[in-house]
Amino acid sequence: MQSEVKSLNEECGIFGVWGTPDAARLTYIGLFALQHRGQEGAGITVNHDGELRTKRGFGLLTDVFDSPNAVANLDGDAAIGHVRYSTAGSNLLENIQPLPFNFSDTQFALAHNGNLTNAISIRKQLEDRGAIYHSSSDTENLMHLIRLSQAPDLDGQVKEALNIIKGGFAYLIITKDRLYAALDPNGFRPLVVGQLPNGAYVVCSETCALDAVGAKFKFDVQPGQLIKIDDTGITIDQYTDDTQLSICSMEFIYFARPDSDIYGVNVHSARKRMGAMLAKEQPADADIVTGVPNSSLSAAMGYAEAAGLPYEMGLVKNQYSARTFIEPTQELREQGVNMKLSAVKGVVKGKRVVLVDDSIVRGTTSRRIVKLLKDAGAASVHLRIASPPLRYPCFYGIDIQHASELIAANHSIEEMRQIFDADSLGFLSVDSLIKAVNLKTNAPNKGLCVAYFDGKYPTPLYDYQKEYDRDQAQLHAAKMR
Ligand SMILES: O=P(O)(O)OC[C@H]1O[C@H](OP(=O)(O)OP(=O)(O)O)[C@H](O)[C@@H]1O
Ligand SMILES: NC(=O)CC[C@H](N)C(=O)O
Ligand SMILES: [Mg+2]
Repeated sequence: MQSEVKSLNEECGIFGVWGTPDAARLTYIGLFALQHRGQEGAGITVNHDGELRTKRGFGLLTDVFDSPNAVANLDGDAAIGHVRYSTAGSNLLENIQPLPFNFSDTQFALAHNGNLTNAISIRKQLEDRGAIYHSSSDTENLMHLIRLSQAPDLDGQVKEALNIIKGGFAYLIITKDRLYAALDPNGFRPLVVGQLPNGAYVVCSETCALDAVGAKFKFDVQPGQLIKIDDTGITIDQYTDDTQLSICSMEFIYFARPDSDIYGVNVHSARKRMGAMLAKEQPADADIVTGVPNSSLSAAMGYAEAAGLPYEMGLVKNQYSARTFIEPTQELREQGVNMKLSAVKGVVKGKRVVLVDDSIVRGTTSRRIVKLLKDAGAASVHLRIASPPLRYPCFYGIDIQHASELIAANHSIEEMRQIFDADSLGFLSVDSLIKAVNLKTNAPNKGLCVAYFDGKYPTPLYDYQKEYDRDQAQLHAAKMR
């Protein structure tokens, strides 16, 4: 299988719709627009006259639903779907979502984007009391907690369960007669509600999926909200008021699609502003500016515009490099970058190039792209990164859980410059990142989580705290040597 190097593992994408005849087909179209958020597995659960049916499998949406009949067979007027990149529990069929649950009296299915920080301890407690888990995914915990709740009705049970889990979560829950959508108290992950021309409501990770199905944007789900959609319409409730927006800044930097809007901010425009601010903070003596397809193109355009330099296509990406999964070894990762990117000699030969990428994780891409441009005859390569150095892991849904994997956690900027063989290297500051996104909120960091850059996590780390402390101590000891 050909691989694309995904240095930052993406997260998951979720989509749900209630009250329209072709629910599974719409969910397929919506998930297709969210495919960039997860390529390990995909699935759809449909509600057919109150009965839930699930189809899920490994790979891309087009691998799982590989014929027109595969979607047509899922007949029903409500559905939820998921594209997965695992953060907890490995790439096993039982972990691919939606997770279906059949009880003697009812059925549920869950789809989740994010990562729970107390999943291990909840599971331990419940298993000690006799619970039997179906999967090794963190997502499943919510189902057990809903069933164990003593609240008098399902709304109350769901609210009680949501108050026990911690970390990052945008959840969709489908039952025989309703669809719930819930967002964690920090709103780490984006989640939006839209409406189809026939009145049916849609809930999904990004607005690009609303556009894909022809739904009109209604609102961004807010931290701590529980939305219920059923045949009577939509109800907006809070399961907790103890909330503070800190949406993942990597959504704006890299994850989300440029045509999506998050809390009213267009992702492409935010990236352009990051590039423009980078040009002011980290100018370079150069002839042209080029981006690294795909995710840094917006930032490169912003850099070029602000620096008054021509924006050029110095690198091209092979369109056929399939998005599958991150390769496990460094050798395979490097091979992947070689297959994916190549330099346009006629453009870069003899030129002083500003090379803009959106982020550096392990440094595999940077090492390779500087060499590609130099081999193609670039006179000099000034590497500019439209985000701050990634030095701390994330526990809310991005799969970088150890600082040892992050090149910026282990090396100074000058050391990295030497490793990449760049003529100069500069990063965006955290302040400029926050200004570039410019969310309209009074929350700290203007509503952004920037913990990967400054190590200040907006919540306790629960089950991850010990491991995090150990990692940091090891890193510190290695630096002292
Ligand atoms: O330092 P590294 O470990 O190489 O990771 C950083 C690179 O990974 C991401 O791109 P990615 O290849 O995931 O995909 P893209 O085509 O969406 O930019 C990011 O945009 C950087 O280019
Ligand atoms: N990337 C995600 O959002 C993953 C969701 C969930 N934690 C899983 O591993 O399946
Ligand atoms: Mg990239």
